[in-house]
Amino acid sequence: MNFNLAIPVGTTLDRFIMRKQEAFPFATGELSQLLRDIALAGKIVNREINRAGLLDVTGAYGQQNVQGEEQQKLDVIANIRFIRALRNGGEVCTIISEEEDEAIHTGNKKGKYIVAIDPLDGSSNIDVNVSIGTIFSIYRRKSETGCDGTMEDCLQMGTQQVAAGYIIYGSSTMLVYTTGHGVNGFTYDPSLGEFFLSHPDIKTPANGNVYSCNEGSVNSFPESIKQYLNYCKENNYSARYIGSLVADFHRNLLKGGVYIYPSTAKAPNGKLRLMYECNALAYIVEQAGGKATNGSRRILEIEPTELHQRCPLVIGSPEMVDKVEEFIKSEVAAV
Ligand SMILES: O=P(O)(O)OC[C@H]1O[C@](O)(COP(=O)(O)O)[C@@H](O)[C@@H]1O
Ligand SMILES: [Mg+2]
Ligand SMILES: [Mg+2]
Repeated sequence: MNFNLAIPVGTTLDRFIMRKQEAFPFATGELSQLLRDIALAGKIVNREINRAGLLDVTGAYGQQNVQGEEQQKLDVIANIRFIRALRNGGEVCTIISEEEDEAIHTGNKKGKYIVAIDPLDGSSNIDVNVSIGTIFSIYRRKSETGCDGTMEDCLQMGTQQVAAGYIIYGSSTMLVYTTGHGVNGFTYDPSLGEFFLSHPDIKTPANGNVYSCNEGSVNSFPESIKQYLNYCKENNYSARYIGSLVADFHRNLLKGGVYIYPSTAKAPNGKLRLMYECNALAYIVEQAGGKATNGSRRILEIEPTELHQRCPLVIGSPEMVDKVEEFIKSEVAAV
C-alpha cells in the first residue's frame, strides 16, 4: 500500500482525504467523513472567533467547567459547534470534551469512533486576539456497535489513536493532522471556504534553540526543570511562550523547540489534560520525528484512568526532549 502518495501543495482537504483513503482498499470512508465533519465545525468556529469582538461572545460565560476553570463564552460556543457536527455526522458514538464533566453519548449507536476534544485551547488568550486552537484525538471503539461507547472505549492509551490533529486560529487558520502516516498541514482560505494543503509531510527539526514554558511559575518547578532553564539561558536559547498550547506547539513543530508544562507544587500532575491535549499532540509530534514525555514516560504509553486526568508535558524536538529528560533523570538519581 503506498501511504506516501505525492499529493501536490494546493490540493483541497477533501481531495487529499479521498486520495489517502484510496491507499486503504478496505477503508469504508467513515474516518474520512469524520475528518471532514471536524474541518466543517472548525470553519464555523473560525468565523465566530474572527468576529468575536463584533458580537457579544467575548468574556466569561459565568460558569466553571469540571476543571474548576471559568468557561469563556467562546469555549462554550466551540463546544456546542463541535458536538453538534460530530453528532450530525453519525460516525461518532461518544465524545470526551474538556467542557463536559461526563462523556457525551451522541445517540449514534452505530458510530465506530470516540472523539476526545479540547474545543478551544488557549482560553486565556481568547479576548486579546492571540492565536488559539482546537485539539482532537480519534479512537476506534472496542465495544460492539449498537450501544453507547463504554468507559473502556473512552479510556484508551494514546498509542490506540487512529487520528489526531489541531486547528490553529491565528494570523491564518490551519488544520494539522495525522492518521499515522505522516503529518500534513492545510491552510484555510475564507474567501473560498476551503482548506488547502500548504505544509505536506511536516518533519520537526531534531534540535532547536527555543524553549516554551511559563517561567512565572518557576519557583514551584522541580529542581531539574529549573536547571534545564538555566542550561537554556547559558546557551542563549530564546524564550517563547504564547500561553496557548496549540500555538506554542505549532511554532516549535515547524521551527524546532521544546514546550514544557511540568508538575508544580500547586499542580503535581501539571495542568494539561492527557485525553484531549497531550495524547493528540504527542501522536503528531512523533509522526513528525519529535518526542513527547511526562518527563520520564512516553505520553502515548500512559494508561488513562480518568477522562480529565492531567499529566506533565515535555514535547518537541527529540534532542531537546532528551536533554530535559537527562536533567530529570539526574535529579531522580541524586535523590
Ligand atoms: O497560564 P498557564 O498556567 O501558563 O497555562 C497556559 C496553558 O493552559 C492552556 O490554556 C490550557 O488549555 P485550555 O485553554 O484549553 O484550558 C494551554 O493552552 C496553555 O498552554
Ligand atoms: Mg487546552
Ligand atoms: Mg480548552
